[in-house]
Amino acid sequence: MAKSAPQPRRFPALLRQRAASFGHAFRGVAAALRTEVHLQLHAVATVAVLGLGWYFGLERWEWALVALAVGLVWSLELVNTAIEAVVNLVSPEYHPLAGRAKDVAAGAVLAGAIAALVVGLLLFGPRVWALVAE
Ligand SMILES: Nc1ncnc2c1ncn2[C@@H]1O[C@H](COP(=O)(O)OP(=O)(O)OP(=O)(O)O)[C@@H](O)[C@H]1O
Repeated sequence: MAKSAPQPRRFPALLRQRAASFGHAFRGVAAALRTEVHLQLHAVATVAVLGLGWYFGLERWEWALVALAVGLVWSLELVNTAIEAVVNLVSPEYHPLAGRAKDVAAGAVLAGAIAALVVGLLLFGPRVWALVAE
């Protein structure tokens, strides 16, 4: 008997699947936020930067830079957390490669954080300086 051709999935099913994927992603962020002190510090820094941006009335392009900088640091910290979890899973004992993987992942976060710091200094430095010098 001839097999019937696979049916295209219906729109509601696709939508449900996408919603589930978003759910997994949010669950990942929430789990990382609960366990990672660095991410909690990023959350505090993010709120502070948003407050400063509102206080100084940043221009649209400046908000775009802030969004990119904040997104970069959060993304790298989340990837670092994922790499740490996988390394702990596959190499709970000491191994030079496990150590290197963690060090390099931490280095990626450091590089992103330095870039974000430069953006923050360029955007807020002169404004804060003007306030202090008044
Ligand atoms: N299995 C391992 N084998 C070899 N070295 C390791 C191993 N696990 C950790 N290390 C070394 O210890 C360092 C700290 O690892 P750890 O897992 O404590 O992460 P962390 O830097 O404390 O991260 P966080 O504070 O974000 O959880 C690593 O960067 C690495 O140099």
